[in-house]
Amino acid sequence: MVSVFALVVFAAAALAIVLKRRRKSSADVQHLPGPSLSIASWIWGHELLMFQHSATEMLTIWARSFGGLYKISGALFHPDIIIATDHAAVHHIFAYSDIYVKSPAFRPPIENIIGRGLVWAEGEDWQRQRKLLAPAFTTESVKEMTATIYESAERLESRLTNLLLDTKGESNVNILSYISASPAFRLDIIGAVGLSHSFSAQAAHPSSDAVQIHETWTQLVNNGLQWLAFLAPLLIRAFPSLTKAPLPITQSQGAVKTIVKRIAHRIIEREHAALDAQNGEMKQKKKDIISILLRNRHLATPVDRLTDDQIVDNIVTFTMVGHETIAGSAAFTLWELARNPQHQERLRAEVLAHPRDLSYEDLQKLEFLDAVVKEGLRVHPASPQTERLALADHVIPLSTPIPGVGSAFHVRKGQVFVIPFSTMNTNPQVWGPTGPIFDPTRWLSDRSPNAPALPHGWSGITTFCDGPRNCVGWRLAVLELKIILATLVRSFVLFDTGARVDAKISQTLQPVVDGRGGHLPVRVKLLEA
Ligand code: HEM
Repeated sequence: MVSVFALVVFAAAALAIVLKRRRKSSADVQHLPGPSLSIASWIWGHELLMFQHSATEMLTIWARSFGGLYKISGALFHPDIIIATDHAAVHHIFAYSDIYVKSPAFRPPIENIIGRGLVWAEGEDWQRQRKLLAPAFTTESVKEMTATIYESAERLESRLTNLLLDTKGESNVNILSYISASPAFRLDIIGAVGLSHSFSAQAAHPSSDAVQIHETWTQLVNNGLQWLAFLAPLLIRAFPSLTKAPLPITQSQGAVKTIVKRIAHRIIEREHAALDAQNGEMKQKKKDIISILLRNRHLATPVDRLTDDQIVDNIVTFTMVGHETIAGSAAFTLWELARNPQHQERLRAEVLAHPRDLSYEDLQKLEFLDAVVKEGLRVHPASPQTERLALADHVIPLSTPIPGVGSAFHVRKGQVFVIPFSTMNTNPQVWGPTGPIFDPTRWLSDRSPNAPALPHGWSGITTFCDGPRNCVGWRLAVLELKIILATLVRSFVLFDTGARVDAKISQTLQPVVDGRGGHLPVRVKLLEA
């Protein structure tokens, strides 16, 4: 009898604790401010407005009104989604990458497009892949890529020169497509430095690999601007079993992977043949991606070994993420230079004061080039937002206390967060009233931004994310951008065409002109000697 009584008391206490925790944590979400339900669609919540506007535009507008942590209503009756830009909260979410994982709506498209490589993996699988691949991106490894990147940038420069010579020295150019389609820039850099594979034998004749990938990617980007691209992830979030359904959008995502996978298999076969020719001796010291992956296949203990599929998927992953992000960032920065001739001239003067092909170390001394690259990455992050799902109840610290919540926010398991990098990177409370404007001079040593006020992340911007799952390729990205910009402003003058450019999220940040995705027109003129 006593034991039954004790059991009842114990159960009641346990229930009270559970209910208190539930009340406390759900109360925290309830206390969050957010946009009025009157502007939300009954079925699509506030997410429809986000899709209808430019990339992160609505999130930025709401953040200015509701602060660093607010909620929006989710589509298809999904529980409220929290938009986080509070610096301490975001730092915490990224620091605990085992608790806050990529959301289920986010992972199926990643799997469809680039496979189950490092970007897609979670948990121990991710840890193993990251530990294995990180050595390919240390300062030492990236420094060794400098000469190859110069070669690719110079091939890009000569293709553009040839084009302009055919058009009396100047022409309107879709600068994104030009860079993005150019095997000399996109695929050759990642191919040569990472995969020991040349995607183009001759600069003047882009390889069919590169062209095919570009065309399929462009199709994918334009599909991503359609209504179905809004719908598909929301349906998958609500009904995860739809992941494998033959939706047109998921099938078109798979097309890119199929092409790059074919190339990946070719690369592996060729590298194996080379290995056999060396009588099985592995390239012990080489730290490029393919050498690391193949060495792992032969030398690692079974527990550390990646499967053949994981090796192929990582080749696909690096081929795609390694160039789409950089092509977009380079194109948006060149477009900003076209719109801001004073910054363009200052950059050109700095670059022309130095010889071509500077060493890695000397390149770092170009202060204005560094400022231009940072500013392009700040204002136009290639990946403008990310999502995380809480796998457990947790408490998040806040930089700015919220009325009714205080300075610690109780998260419930299952909570979805959206973290808009663009919003954080341009917040006027951090960057001043010119926050959204491209102004590289803000990075110069006489007026650098106030470091403690900046978010966590490379150089105080969130473009490369933060914490253990930050961008593994950021050093390579920054070096490539510096070399591309320095090489192009040396030979060309860029002018604004006056076209109205919108920005949308379709895989990565995409310029849209007259409804056409992947379009960023700039007038380019040969620099007169
Ligand atoms: C301007 C260029 C780039 C930008 C803005 C960028 C941005 C990012 C961001 C925001 C993430 C985190 C995504 C998330 O968790 O939601 C990320 C992850 C990643 N990036 Fe980059 N990236 C760039 C270039 C590169 C390059 C050049 C490579 C490699 C060649 C690369 C490889 C990766 C990989 C593998 C991950 C996943 C890392 C992990 O989860 O451990 N990225 N990148």
